[in-house]
Amino acid sequence: MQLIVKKNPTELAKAAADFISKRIKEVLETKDQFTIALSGGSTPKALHELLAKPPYSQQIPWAQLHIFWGDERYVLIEDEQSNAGMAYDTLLGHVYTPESQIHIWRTDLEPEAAAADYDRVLHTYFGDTGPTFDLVLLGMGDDGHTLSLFPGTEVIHEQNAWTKAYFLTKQDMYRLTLTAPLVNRSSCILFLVAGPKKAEPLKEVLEGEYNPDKYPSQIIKPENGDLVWLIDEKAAADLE
Ligand SMILES: O=C1O[C@H](COP(=O)(O)O)[C@@H](O)[C@H](O)[C@H]1O
Repeated sequence: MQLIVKKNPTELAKAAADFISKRIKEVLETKDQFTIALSGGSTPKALHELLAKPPYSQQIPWAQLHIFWGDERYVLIEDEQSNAGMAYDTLLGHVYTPESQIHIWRTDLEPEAAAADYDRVLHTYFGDTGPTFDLVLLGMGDDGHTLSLFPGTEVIHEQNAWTKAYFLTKQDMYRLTLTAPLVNRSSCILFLVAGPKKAEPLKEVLEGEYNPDKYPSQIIKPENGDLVWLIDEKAAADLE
C-alpha cells in the first residue's frame, strides 16, 4: 500500500490527474483499451475538471477508455445526486469517449434489474475470471464508507455477486454498487480523500483494528494489484 499526502485539495487533484494519465499511458503500451471505474460524491469534481482541460484532455487518449462507475445513487441521470450526471457535467461532456464505451448504471430500470444489467455488462466485458479494471477510483465518506458499502450493511461482506442494489435506510434511497470481490480483482485502486471531516475515519481505516462493518473502506484490499491512498494534509491530520 502506498500513502501519498498532498498539501491541499488543489494539489491532490493535480497529483491524481498525473497518476491517472501516467497509468493510462503505461497500460496502453501493452493493450488497446483502458478500463476505469469512476467514483461519485464531491471529492472527484476538481479532478474531473482538471482532466477535462489541457494538458490532460489532449494527452489522454479518451477514445480508448471504457468508463464504468463503482457505485450509483438510484436517481435518474438528470438528478443532481447522480454520480454519472456529475461525471458528464465535469468531464465526459468535455472529452470524446464513444457513448458505447461509457457504461452507466441503468437507473431507469427497477433497482434489482439495474444491478443485474450492470452485472451482465461487466461479465460481457471482463469474462468470469481474471483481473478486472485497470484502475478504480474510490472516495471515502465521513462515515468510512466507500463505493456504496455503508457501515452496518450486509453488502460489505458479499462474497459472490459483482453488483448489488439495496435500500439504504439512513438515506431513504436505493444504492447500486460494485462489490469488494470484483473491485479487489483490479490492477490498481486509487483512493482520493480530502478535508478535515475525513481525518478521524481515515485514521480508523488505516491504523485502527480491522472492523469493516464500522469502516467499510477496510474491505478494499486488491488481490494482486496496487493500492494507493492519495490524501490531503487535513485528512491526514490524525495519522501517526
Ligand atoms: O456517496 C458517495 O460518497 C463517496 C464519498 O464521497 P465524498 O463526497 O465524501 O467524496 C463516494 O466515493 C461515492 O462514490 C458516492 O456515491
